[in-house]
Amino acid sequence: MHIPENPIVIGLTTIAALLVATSLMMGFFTKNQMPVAGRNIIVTGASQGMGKAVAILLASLGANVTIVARDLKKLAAAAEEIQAVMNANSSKYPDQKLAVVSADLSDAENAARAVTESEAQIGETDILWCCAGGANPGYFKDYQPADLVWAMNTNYWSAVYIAHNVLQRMTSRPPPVQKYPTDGNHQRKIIFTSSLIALCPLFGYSSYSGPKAALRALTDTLRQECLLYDIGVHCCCPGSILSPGLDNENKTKPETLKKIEEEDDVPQTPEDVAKYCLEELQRGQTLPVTSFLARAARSAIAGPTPRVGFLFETLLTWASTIVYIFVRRGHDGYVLQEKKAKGLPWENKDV
Ligand SMILES: NC(=O)C1=CN([C@@H]2O[C@H](COP(=O)(O)OP(=O)(O)OC[C@H]3O[C@@H](n4cnc5c(N)ncnc54)[C@H](OP(=O)(O)O)[C@@H]3O)[C@@H](O)[C@H]2O)C=CC1
Ligand SMILES: CCCCCCCCCCCCCCCC(=O)[C@@H](N)CO
Repeated sequence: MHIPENPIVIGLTTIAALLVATSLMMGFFTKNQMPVAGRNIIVTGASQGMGKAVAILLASLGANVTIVARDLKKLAAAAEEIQAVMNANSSKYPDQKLAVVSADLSDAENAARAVTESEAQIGETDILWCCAGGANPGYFKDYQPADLVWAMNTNYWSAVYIAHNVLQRMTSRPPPVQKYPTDGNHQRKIIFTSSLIALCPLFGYSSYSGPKAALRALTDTLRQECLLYDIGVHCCCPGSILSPGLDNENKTKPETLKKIEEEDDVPQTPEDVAKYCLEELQRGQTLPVTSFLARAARSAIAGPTPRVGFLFETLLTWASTIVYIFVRRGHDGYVLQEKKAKGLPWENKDV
């Protein structure tokens, strides 16, 4: 047998062999890791934006869905849309159930009540997908303490209290009987929604990057703990979503943050975000993202978080670490432009 000695040939052969090996290993993950037909799913923050799009997508795929938010009027409007999707499905998925629960999830008792009401109407929970959240961008020094508490309540506690309650219930009983037992891995799941901001914390999001990064850290801890119970824990990290929440936060967003986002982030529709997140979850990804840029940001900070497609992810980690030197300089550049335009605050009485 002829053994090539040319280092380029050896190098290329090695890379080709590694690629073949990873694609073979990827075969282990081709099974759908999150089938939803016939399963009971609670979606929080589902009266608008991403949460509503997630609820509609899950309904279109045959899930029983409970939508949770505070405002009853917005919930009723969303429920009408979701019910229409279920009605259109009725020949394929008969008996699909929809429940509507109004609760302020930043309160632990309300969060527990929401789960009780959901289970009374659609049955024992298979999947909890937390989408409730929101940002109030601004300058750290200008916030009132109540603004910081609001951000923590809206993003962290609104997800953690209900996840805690659902996990207590899930661990006290076996998984519900599955209606379509052969369509994939029916592991029960808790899914948080963080943000690309947790992977790349930026200027202007000081009230928000903390709670969102906390959800991501909690995911790593809980994922490991929940190996004990065969319950999956995941945390979606989308970039900007064209939602009512984004319109609202843009009213107070510092101009410099707008410039950074305009340069580095392409906003996506709630429907696309829901679809890409579900695809990543179905591949078994722990930190689903919705764009290549976000994938690069994820690879740069992944640490021990499991990643599907380890070879490509590792190469991307190396590349991102280097690219970040320039990306960060670009972002810092916008902030320094603001400094130049405004001057230092103690030298400028207008600021
Ligand atoms: N928009 C964006 O650019 C991005 C958003 N994200 C995250 O994605 C998720 C969805 O965002 P988006 O689509 O903009 O959402 P929106 O801000 O448009 O909607 C938020 C939803 O959460 C509900 N909600 C808020 N607070 C509570 C609460 N205390 N208890 C119960 N429900 C609550 C709201 O209903 P109600 O007010 O009636 O309670 C509403 O249904 C959020 O977690 C957000 O942080 C991540 C990346 C980018
Ligand atoms: C090599 C890697 C490069 C990575 C660059 C990353 C650039 C980051 C752009 C951040 C955009 C912010 C999106 C989320 C905003 C959000 O969560 C709020 N709007 C919530 O409502």
